[in-house]
Amino acid sequence: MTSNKSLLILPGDGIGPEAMAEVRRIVGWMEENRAVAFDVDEDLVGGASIDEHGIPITDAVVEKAQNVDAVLLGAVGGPKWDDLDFSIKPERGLLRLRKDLQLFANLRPAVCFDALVDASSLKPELVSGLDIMIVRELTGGVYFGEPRGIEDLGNGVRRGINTQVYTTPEIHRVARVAFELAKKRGNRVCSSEKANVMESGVLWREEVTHIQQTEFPDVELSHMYADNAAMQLVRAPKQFDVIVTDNLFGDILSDCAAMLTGSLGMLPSASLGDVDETGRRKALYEPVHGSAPDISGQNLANPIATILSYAMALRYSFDMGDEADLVEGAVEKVLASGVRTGDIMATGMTQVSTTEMGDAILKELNKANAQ
Ligand SMILES: NC(=O)C1=CN([C@@H]2O[C@H](COP(=O)(O)OP(=O)(O)OC[C@H]3O[C@@H](n4cnc5c(N)ncnc54)[C@H](O)[C@@H]3O)[C@@H](O)[C@H]2O)C=CC1
Ligand SMILES: CC(C)CC(=O)C(=O)O
Ligand SMILES: [Mg+2]
Repeated sequence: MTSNKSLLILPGDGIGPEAMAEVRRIVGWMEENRAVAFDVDEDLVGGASIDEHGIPITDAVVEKAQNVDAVLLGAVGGPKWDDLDFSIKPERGLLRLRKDLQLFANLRPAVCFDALVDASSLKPELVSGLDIMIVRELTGGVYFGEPRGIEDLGNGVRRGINTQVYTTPEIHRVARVAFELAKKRGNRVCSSEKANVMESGVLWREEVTHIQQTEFPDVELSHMYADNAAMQLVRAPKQFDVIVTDNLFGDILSDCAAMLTGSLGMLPSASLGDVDETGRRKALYEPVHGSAPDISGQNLANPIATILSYAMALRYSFDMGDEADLVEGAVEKVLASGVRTGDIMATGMTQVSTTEMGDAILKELNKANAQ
């Protein structure tokens, strides 16, 4: 049995720990059934870390994250911590992880499983067979730009400031990731910004074009303003193959794409850094959704986005494509059998809890492994 695969699990807050409990069972299943051992460590992030340490992530956890093959994160945030100062809010823990590990490329695949075609709010013919990849720039843009803050201008007037800023190397590296991915898929990239009103958008458009012309002339490139892209995603989503966009627009467009697949509870993501001299790339895997305070603590959450994030870790960080296929296949079979959490429930289906969804996926894994 090999045991050189290190995984740091950060369940976080709200439904994060509930969904992550199901992933832990699958990690255990892998060890028992596929002769692979993961060196698993678990720690705190977000509100859970604030409660214990007063800050949303400690230096020790960041250091652990720097040194493992992959980090798997649940979700952070919740009403309990909403009134804290911005610098120590739960979300800052996640932003720090992304920044410190330089996880600049966030891959957010939106794939509509056949069994969920009817769960989408769009007409079946619009989403059937949907497979798009949103590549979101994750360590720059308005979430990190300076200056930022809230100023008191006197006389009861205040001013909120955030700064959208991008440099050419930041645009080039994420564009390269998008073009490389497109080469293995439909060979088309749509770059999205607002070059009509933002200088940073003009730069984005010019630099993505430069990378395409000089390094990827065989990949088709188109440009689309982000507001139009949001509209096109719900009008005719299958026109897209790979979308590359900035941090803020990527955040919004990927939540929008989530509904095409039936639920935010279905969308996984991989956040990747550059390949280092040893051939390793830092990586963090997390669902696209947040901590869902409205349903947390009730065993109602759909754990599939977190489970599929683990499958992405198997594929991208551990070179375990067969095992990733097994997990994705088990999810597909469970959905085809009519087992549903509340968010993807439809008439004639069986509504199950978070734990029961985990049970059903493990059962399918056992069946597939026995074949
Ligand atoms: N990556 C992260 O950790 C993220 C954290 N957040 C944080 O999460 C908290 C809540 O944010 P919201 O805007 O409500 O977004 P959210 O993604 O947590 O929830 C939006 C809606 O989707 C539903 N939903 C989300 N995931 C689900 C799942 N797995 N199964 C079933 N239903 C699911 C929720 O019940 C809710 O109605 C905030 O503190 C926010 O900052 C939000 C987005 C990402
Ligand atoms: C830091 C996160 C809470 C922002 C977000 O919504 C996301 O990255 O999807
Ligand atoms: Mg988001």
